[in-house]
Amino acid sequence: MEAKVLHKLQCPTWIDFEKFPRKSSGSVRFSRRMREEKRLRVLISAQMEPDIASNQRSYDSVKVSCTFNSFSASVLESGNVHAPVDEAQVLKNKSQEIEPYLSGRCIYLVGMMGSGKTTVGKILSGVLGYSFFDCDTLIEQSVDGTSVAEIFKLYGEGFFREKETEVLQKLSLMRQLVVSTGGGAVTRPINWRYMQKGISVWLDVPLEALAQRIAAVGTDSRPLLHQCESGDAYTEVALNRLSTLWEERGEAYANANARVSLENIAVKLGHKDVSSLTPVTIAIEALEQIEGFLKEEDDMAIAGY
Ligand SMILES: Nc1ncnc2c1ncn2[C@@H]1O[C@H](COP(=O)(O)OP(=O)(O)OP(=O)(O)O)[C@@H](O)[C@H]1O
Ligand SMILES: O=C(O)C1=C[C@@H](O)[C@@H](O)[C@H](O)C1
Repeated sequence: MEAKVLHKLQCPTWIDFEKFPRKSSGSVRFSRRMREEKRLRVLISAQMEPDIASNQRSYDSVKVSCTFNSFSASVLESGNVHAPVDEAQVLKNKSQEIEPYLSGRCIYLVGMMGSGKTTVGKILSGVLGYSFFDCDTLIEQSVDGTSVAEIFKLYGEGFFREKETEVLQKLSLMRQLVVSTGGGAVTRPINWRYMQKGISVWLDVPLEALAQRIAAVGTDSRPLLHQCESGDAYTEVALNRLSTLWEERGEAYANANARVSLENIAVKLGHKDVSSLTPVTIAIEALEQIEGFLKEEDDMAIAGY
C-alpha cells in the first residue's frame, strides 16, 4: 500500500526538479530592488502616458468586467482617459514582479472549506507558471481513487489525516507549486513543518459567505458538513457546522505567512460585501500579501534575524 501511495504521488504529474530556477545570488536585495524597479516604471509610464502611470487598483472611476474562468478583463474607457485598470494585466504584472523573489518556493493555500483555495490556486499557478496540486485529490489518488467522503466513511478521519500529512511531506520536497490544502490541514503541527518550506497563504473568508458557497454546491464532497439538511435551513446548518470548525481552527489558520482577508479587500475596494469579489481580485490580493511577506522576510534578513 505504502509503495503504491508513493508511486501515485510521483506520477504522472510529478515535477522535473531540474527545471526549477535557483535562488538569485544577485547582490541587490528584494526591497531595494523592488523599490528601484517601481520608481523606474513610474518614471517611464509617466513620460509615456500620465494616466497609466499607476498600476493601482482604484476601481471607482472605471468599470472592469472580469470573466470567472478565463480571467480575461475588459476595461471601458471614459472620454479620452485610458482606464488604468485591467485586472488580468494587474494580475500578470504583479506575478511577474514577485515570481523571481519566490525562488521557486511553493505556495500553500490554507483556509476553511469553500474558501476558494482551488479556484484562486489555479489562477495563481497559471500566472506564476507553477503547477497546481490539490491535496484532497492527491489523497484520493493515493487511496485508489476513493473519494474523500468514502475515505472518511471507510477508514475514519484519523486515516485521512495521516494521508494528508504524507501528501504534504511529499509536496514539501518539490518546488514551483501552488498547493490547495485541505481545510483541516492546519490542525496538525507536523503539517506546518512541511508547509514552512514554502509560503503559506490564508484565504480568510467570512463564515456567512462560506456557508452560502457551500450551500450552493452541496456537501457531498465535504464529509465534515454531511447531514446538513436541504432546503431553507441548509445554509444555516452549514453555517453552524462551519462556526464550530472555525472555533477549533481560527488560531491555526493565523499561523500562515500571509493573510488574504476578503473583508479587507471589500473595504479597500468599496464593495458592500465580499460576495462581489472575483477570484481574480482575490488572487491579486494574495500576490500583494505574498509580496508583503517577502519584503518583511528580506528586512529581517538585513537586520540579521
Ligand atoms: N470569489 C468567489 N466568489 C464566489 N464563489 C466562489 C469564489 N471563489 C470560489 N467560489 C466558489 O466556492 C466554491 C468553493 O470554492 P473552492 O473549491 O475553490 O474552495 P476550496 O477552498 O478549494 O474548498 P475545499 O477545501 O472544500 O475543497 C466553488 O463552488 C467555487 O466556485
Ligand atoms: O475542513 C476539513 O477538515 C476538510 C476539508 C476538505 O478539504 C477535506 O480535506 C476534508 O473534507 C476535511
